[in-house]
Amino acid sequence: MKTLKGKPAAGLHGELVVPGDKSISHRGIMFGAISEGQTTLTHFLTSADCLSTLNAFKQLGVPIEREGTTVKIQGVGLHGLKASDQPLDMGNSGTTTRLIMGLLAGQPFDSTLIGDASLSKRPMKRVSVPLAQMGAKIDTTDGHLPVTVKGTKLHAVNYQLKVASAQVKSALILAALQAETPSTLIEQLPTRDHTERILTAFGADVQTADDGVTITVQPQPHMTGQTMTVPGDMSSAAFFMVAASLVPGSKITLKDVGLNKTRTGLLEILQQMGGKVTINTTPTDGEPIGDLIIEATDLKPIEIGKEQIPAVIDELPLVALLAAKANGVSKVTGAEELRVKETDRISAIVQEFKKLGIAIEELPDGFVIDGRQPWHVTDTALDAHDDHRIGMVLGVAALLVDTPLTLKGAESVGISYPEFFDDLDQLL
Ligand SMILES: O=C(O)C1=C[C@@H](OP(=O)(O)O)[C@@H](O)[C@H](O)C1
Ligand SMILES: C=C(OP(=O)(O)O)C(=O)O
Repeated sequence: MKTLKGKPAAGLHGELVVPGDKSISHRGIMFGAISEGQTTLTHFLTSADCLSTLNAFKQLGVPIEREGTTVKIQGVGLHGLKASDQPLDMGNSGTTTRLIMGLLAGQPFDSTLIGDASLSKRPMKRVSVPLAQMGAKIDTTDGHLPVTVKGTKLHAVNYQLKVASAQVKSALILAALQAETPSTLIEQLPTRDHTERILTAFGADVQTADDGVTITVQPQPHMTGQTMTVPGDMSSAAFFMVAASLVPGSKITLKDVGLNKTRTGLLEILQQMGGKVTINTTPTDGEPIGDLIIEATDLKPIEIGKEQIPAVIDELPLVALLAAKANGVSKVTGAEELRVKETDRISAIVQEFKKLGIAIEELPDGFVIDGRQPWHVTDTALDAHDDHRIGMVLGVAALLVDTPLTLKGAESVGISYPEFFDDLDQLL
């Protein structure tokens, strides 16, 4: 049980470099592994999820060395992976599981994937069903982990995605790389495009049409290892952006944050709510980055629907917190995907926010929050629901109340941001 820090006397102040992006760190390892030559990643995220990816690829015979946040991968090429005699442990990571399924489906050996209790409840048919259309032989356990992937020859596909999911899209792209002819994938809505960008940088031919949702993947590329600095994770920076916006008197600077348009939903929402944000972009060859200066201010309510969800999917618990302090009623809909994350994030937010006396109403696909109602704590024992993002949002919420609060499951922050509470302390 962790005791959370309460209201800071003078707000949040100072400068912070947040850890590397989780989505990009996973992909750096995976795409480095299936390229030829060395890939060097700097500012790699050393959280539990990314270490699940790193260890899985070591088990698949890829030489990988890590010193702090620098990782060197000796790529074995698309056809150089080796069978693991032990099951591959995906830990808590949905991204590792779903992307690796697409890759292993086309390899000439079989693999077994296992994961922790939370991951073992998450849906895997969204990947195994479309992969089956490419010839993949994947057995799930009632649609969940453990999963057995019987490696086989894959063929191209023309597939319209059923969910707006970058993980499903990326799994299909990795399978399509191993087919004999080009594949076409059509997304429901544009989702994070790190797979397309990074594979292209490594030498693959993955093109998105002007409509933003049609992706063509050319097969059998020879990819070459690269040197890549992982940008700061927008999804981690978001906790401090919201804390600094809400705690009176705050002004902070977040350095070198990833500003890929498919990830900046929270930044745009904060701006629409009247947030005080200055963005100083830095020119780069790869993923866009910049510094963010955030100051506290009063916020307006907001309505968010389906189209806006993919770019803010992991930050929606923080949108709820912004809404809980805005001067009106806010509504989020079209976010049913939140129910199949590390926990049911809609239900977890509603349960925990009610303990703080926040006026929140649960919807099947989102929530309605009246920020005008003053908070009054009715239960001081908060619960992270074994979900890193719920734990961190509650750590930020605690800065807005006078009553001392405790948090069960605070260690779950190690999944994406092990130093979260230390970094927060630095700004207090
Ligand atoms: O591709 C990725 O790196 C991710 C995609 C998203 O999941 P979905 O693809 O399930 O929406 C996101 O929630 C997850 O944290 C990371
Ligand atoms: C949902 C998340 O990750 P994953 O799907 O990789 O477990 C997350 O980081 O919020």
